[in-house]
Amino acid sequence: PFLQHALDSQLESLALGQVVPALLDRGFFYVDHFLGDIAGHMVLGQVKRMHYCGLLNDGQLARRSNGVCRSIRGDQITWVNGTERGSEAVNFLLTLIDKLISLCEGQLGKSIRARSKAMVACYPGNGAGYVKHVDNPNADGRCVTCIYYLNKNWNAKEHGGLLRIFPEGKSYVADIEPLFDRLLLFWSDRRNPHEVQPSYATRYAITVWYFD
Ligand SMILES: O=C(O)CNC(=O)c1n[nH]c2ccccc2c1=O
Ligand SMILES: [Fe+2]
Repeated sequence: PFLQHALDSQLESLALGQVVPALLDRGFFYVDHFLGDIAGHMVLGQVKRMHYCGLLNDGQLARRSNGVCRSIRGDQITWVNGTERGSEAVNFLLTLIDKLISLCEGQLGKSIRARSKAMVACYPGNGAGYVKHVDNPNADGRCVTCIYYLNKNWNAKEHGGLLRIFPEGKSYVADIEPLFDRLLLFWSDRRNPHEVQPSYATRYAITVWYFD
């Protein structure tokens, strides 16, 4: 109970002290060392096993940016709810993110009542990325996107794969490296168009969407 209490109060100060102010002011927020090394590596191990077992089905067809229509496979994804065997660490991650969001909820000026399953995504490192888009352009109910990154020793100069957010109405863009044990949250609607730049190393992420 003591540890649980300490963990809860740490999450609470993260939620109220950092997540809420950033979401209300800039519309996005990220924190490093969210789970810590041990739990983070357990999640990475389970995601790698899903990949090696062929669970990440072939991603969408993407065209090269130079317009040549030689199609390359983009992100490879699978959906987990965390109760599957071999996704216990993913489930632990999801329970922490759920707690973090529920601690923010009252201050975000909206009720958050549900969450999607977790989308485990892998960009295979063949130069594929994800074109600029809005996750929820047409009010499908998704209000917050949460992405947990799993990439050790990621170096954007060499591996690309930056997440670039173009916050609506702002004069700057936000380049976010998909670093191991980094948790990113942002409003899913038109306030945050974003893209995944071409990735030249295997790039893992777990995404959940919260519904209002
Ligand atoms: O990985 C990132 O940093 C950002 N990733 C995205 O924005 C993103 N957004 N929407 C998707 C829908 C289906 C499959 C993959 C995706 C996807 O990676
Ligand atoms: Fe997206």
